[in-house]
Amino acid sequence: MGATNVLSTTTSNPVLAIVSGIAVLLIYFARVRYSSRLRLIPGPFLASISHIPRLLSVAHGHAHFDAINLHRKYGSVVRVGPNHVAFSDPEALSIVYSAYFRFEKSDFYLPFDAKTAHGFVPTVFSVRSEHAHRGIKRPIASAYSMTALLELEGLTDECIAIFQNKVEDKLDSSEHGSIEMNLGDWLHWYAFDLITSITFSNRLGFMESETDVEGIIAAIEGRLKYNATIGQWPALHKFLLGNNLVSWLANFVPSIVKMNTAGKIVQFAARQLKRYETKDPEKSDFRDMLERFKRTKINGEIQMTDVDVLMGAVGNIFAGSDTTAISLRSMFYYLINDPNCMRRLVEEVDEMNRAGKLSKIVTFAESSDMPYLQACLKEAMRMHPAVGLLLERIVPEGGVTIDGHYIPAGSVVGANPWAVARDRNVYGEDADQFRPERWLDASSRVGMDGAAGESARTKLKDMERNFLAFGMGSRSCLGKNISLLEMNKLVPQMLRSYEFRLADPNREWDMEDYWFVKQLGLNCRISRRQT
Ligand code: HEM
Repeated sequence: MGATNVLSTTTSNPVLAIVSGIAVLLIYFARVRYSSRLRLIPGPFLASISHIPRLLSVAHGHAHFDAINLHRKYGSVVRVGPNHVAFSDPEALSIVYSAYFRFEKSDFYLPFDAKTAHGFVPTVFSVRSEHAHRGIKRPIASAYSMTALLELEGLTDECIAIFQNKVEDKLDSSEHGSIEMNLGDWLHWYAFDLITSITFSNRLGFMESETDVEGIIAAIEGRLKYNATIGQWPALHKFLLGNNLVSWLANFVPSIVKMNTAGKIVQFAARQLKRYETKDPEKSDFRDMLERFKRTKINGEIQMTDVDVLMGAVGNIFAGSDTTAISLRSMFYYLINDPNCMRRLVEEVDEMNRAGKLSKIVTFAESSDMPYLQACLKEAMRMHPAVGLLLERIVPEGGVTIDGHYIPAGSVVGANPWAVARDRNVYGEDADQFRPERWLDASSRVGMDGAAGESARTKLKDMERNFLAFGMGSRSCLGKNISLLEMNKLVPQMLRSYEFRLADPNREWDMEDYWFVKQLGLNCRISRRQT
């Protein structure tokens, strides 16, 4: 029978058409599932034939828990998509994320490109090519060094003073000597005021106004929902909000307009940049990060165009507030829920205070001298990494072998910071428990002699390697020092003066994972400490 005959028979017979359709689909799925060189990698069947299960897991906002459960069920290497492999093996982390082996970012990052008048432009965070990444990062990297940031410590102090004054005012006017505060929102406002202050010398007044100024927090949240979900199947992006016409039409659909905010975020940054237009970079009295970006010269040449500077600002706005707020929320939440850890940390702060070693606003240098604080911060970020999706990379020429599984070039591999942080092989059976002492115990044993010392060093190395809260390697977090500065100062400053409890101890907080794993509802009761 000729091809035309088959076609005319199937179209005239609906049952035959359906059966043929199903057969074609089954053949297609069987090909995707079994002809791939990933076929021997364990994982859920549906995930191996389609992007949809991964997309749904992200769309529901619980991909971080799904990642932990998948690794606990299938092991350290799991096929999570037709061409996607998730891993949690510590050895592989230092291969996949090392600058040396050149695993470039995947198209997951495509929807994160910034939307400008000239089209979509990759940022230092979203750019895929390693070569292009080096070009973007080189002129801005020094502005993120701790030395450069410590020169801006005074701006952090201003934000802390505003936060504390607000708490004081509220306590003064409260009848019971305590106040209920949505600490989750306040930490976000603190982080946003701080990032706008150190990026472009313009604290926007989130804390003063107690609102989401210009709706920028909601704009980022909406866009992240889109990016995280569509990033699971990035080929769809050009037919959705990556397409100008669809993006324009989306403005008329209320449920989508909240996600159609890529332009709004860039315009927000562009408005801040306008303030610099009349300024000569050589003479400016601004002492912020943008000013440093603008002044960067390599071989005597100014490096950054206006678009580059704008992208730097967008990067800070997009990446710089949610992340720190999430980590701070985690810190307060776990401390409040563990009175022993809270007591030990408060004692450490009080001891420094009594010895006259704390300034009016705790400095970064002072907090760096508090080992238990450091262990708590690290443990809070281990328990709740700010990012909760795979940090996707493309396997380069030659492929890679992870924990005995060969993965060919062109596959997408990645580790989810949540899954590696809860790996019981690395952190022990209590990996799900907040226990800051694990870091102090592990470090205290590394100096031991012989086999015990050797095993302690290996254990600590694995623990450090699996701590992916700030990512790893050439694409690790540029803003880590900013957030360390913010957190190290705020936490002891607050614990020195106030007591924190949950407003409703029986209520668990909710979380949603749209790239950032945001906590919802950290209502606290705050009172002055009786000292
Ligand atoms: C506790 C706070 C923070 C956490 C947990 C965090 C986490 C991360 C992670 C996991 C990555 C790697 C993402 C990947 O591999 O795809 C990353 C990259 C990045 N982060 Fe952060 N971040 C934090 C704060 C900040 C701040 C305050 C800024 C800027 C002001 C910032 C800017 C960036 C940038 C620009 C990148 C991309 C770096 C590159 O590709 O070269 N982050 N961050």
